Amino acid sequence: MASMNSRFPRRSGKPGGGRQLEQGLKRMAENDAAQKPLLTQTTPDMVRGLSVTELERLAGEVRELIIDTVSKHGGHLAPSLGVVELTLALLKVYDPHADRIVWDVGHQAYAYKILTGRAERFHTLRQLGGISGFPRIAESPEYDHFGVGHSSTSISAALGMALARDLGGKKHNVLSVIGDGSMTAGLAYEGLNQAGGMGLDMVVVLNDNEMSISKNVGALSLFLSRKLSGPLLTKLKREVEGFLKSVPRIGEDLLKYARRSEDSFKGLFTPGMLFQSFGFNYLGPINGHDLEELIEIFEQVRNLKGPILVHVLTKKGKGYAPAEKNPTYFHGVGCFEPETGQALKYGNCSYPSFTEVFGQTLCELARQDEKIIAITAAMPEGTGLTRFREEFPSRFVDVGICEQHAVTFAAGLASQGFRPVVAIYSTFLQRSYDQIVHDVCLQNLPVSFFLDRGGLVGEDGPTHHGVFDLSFLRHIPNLVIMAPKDEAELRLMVKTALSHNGPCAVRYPRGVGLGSPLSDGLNPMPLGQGELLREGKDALLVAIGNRVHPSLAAAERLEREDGLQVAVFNARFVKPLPEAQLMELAERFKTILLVEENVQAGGFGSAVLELLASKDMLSGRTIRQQGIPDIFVEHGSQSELRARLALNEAGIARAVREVLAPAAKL
Ligand SMILES: Cc1ncc(C[n+]2csc(CCOP(=O)(O)OP(=O)(O)O)c2C)c(N)n1
Ligand SMILES: CC(=O)[C@@H](O)[C@H](O)COP(=O)(O)O
Ligand SMILES: [Mg+2]
Repeated sequence: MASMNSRFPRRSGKPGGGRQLEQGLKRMAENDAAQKPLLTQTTPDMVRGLSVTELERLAGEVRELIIDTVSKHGGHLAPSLGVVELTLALLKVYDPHADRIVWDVGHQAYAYKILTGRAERFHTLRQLGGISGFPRIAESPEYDHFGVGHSSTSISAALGMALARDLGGKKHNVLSVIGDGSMTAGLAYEGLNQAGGMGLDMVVVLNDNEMSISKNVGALSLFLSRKLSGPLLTKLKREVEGFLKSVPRIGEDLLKYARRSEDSFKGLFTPGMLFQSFGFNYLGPINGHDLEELIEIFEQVRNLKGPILVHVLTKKGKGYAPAEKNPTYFHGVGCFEPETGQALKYGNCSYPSFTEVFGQTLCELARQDEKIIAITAAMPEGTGLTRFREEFPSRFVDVGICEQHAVTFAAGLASQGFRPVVAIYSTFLQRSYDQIVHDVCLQNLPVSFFLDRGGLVGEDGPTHHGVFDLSFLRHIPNLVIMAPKDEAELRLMVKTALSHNGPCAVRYPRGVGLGSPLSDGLNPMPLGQGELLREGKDALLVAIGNRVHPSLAAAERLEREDGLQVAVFNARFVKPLPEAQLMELAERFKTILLVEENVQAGGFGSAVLELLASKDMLSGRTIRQQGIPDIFVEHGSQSELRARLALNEAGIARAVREVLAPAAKL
């Protein structure tokens, strides 16, 4: 430990020595306090009372807690590490109890959670019954002012809050904190446009780390600060110079003049220009890791009127070397060794994921058909398209977080004879409903949708479970809908979708496959044909997608434990339904369970019930839907959630027993 003397400031004979001494004593007092961790009290009031030096120390402690927790349970590490100083500065200047801070996506809000009274529970992050990975009003009505998970909602929500404030005669501040990736979505501009037009007092904090999950895309990303001195500006300059030179006689003079005014030329092309044209006052770019600068700017901003955009530059993964080095991997990460960042693998499962099998199969098909174009909305890694991107760069398009645009863009390609593939998470496709109806299906265009993360996704929770897709797609005319029971069937469905001359959707779950052997050849499946996997006489399980194998396991368990003979049918198609097969089976069984990992309302089971009702085959039978009831399912591991919802082997077996029990008593 340093000696007391060494902690005193040097006395100087110059004027100002007294001030230096004062500062030195202050620093010393802070150093004494430095022995005690600051994170023991975690209210925003405490943060407001800290000096910049203490806040810097607190930033370190918050980072440690985030890294430690995420390393054990997984989560959004790099986004959260990048905004620790920004969060501290906001909490230092604003009062999150009275003021409204709306986080976009919310995957970066871990520091905010920790510093708004949730440090003690932070170790339960994303676990069943624990705190959510995203802001949620129900979790903290005091500090989480808006629930999030999907991107680009924060400006619109903040604008609504600003109007509510004014109508209610209140005075608090309203802020949206939005990333550069989230600024690629049209919704963000709808909000900006309205906000600039209305002119209400609100602040948009643009957290610019040049990254979406992967490198950010699109013209806007070029516009943001760091790129301006780079390729875009150079290109613009070259073009303008070329033009000036070509002007006869006075061209050279004009060029000299333009060179002299280079600074103002550069000033024309700033991000400020863009946001100012939306009616915002622009401040920035600001170093998002310099607490002093951040606090100073936000203190000024707090006193300004009208819509203001503060442009903050941050580093994704800041403060943790492995995440700084590989922010894409550490965007949303599983368990890892905190010392090295090495992924921790549990069990010996080395089966490829559904995502990988999809990506690999698509590449195989794309080698034979150059009309195949792969489209992702900012998720090349998550949807398994990285290999495709490498192999077919000119046929791969990342449109940014623009799910609606992705679908209409695909429709345009399809209308010109291409075979676009839209690979997208089920939950994010919710945004594209009208485009699927109006642009794709109404025109019967051959767009293939590959819906990854169909069903329960686990720890991301209700914003991310893909449990509505079968319901919001099933009623759209012309659309073929399939769900594979395993990865081998997925391969065939990829081929089927790309062989069908119309719109198709294939939905499959998050996670590893079952190890089912993958065929070498690829043949399309006949549409509307399922398969009877197991015969029986006591009951029939009709299952779709990833609930087929658990249904089979349940049937085997029922035979083992209860001596029951339960048949299992894999429907494969939600649309067209395997009608003839279903009718034939329904004739033979009085007890039928319809099993799916989708909401019961309007889903696969509903479709079978509609079919049976239309054929007057409901009476005299007991038919139950085994799916997700009318609730939003919380976060937790997939296996915990399936157990709770009776969608695993044990739950399905129990459901069969419950249906059969009254009959057995008669
Ligand atoms: C509508 C929607 N599409 C896709 C996603 C998946 N997603 C979550 S965060 C993210 C990147 C966001 O980038 P940015 O806003 O810059 O935040 P950063 O992670 O860089 O902090 C994406 C694509 C989402 N949450 N919502
Ligand atoms: C915040 C967000 O929307 C994504 O980062 C999402 O959490 C990724 O989910 P996966 O982990 O299933 O790819
Ligand atoms: Mg970003």
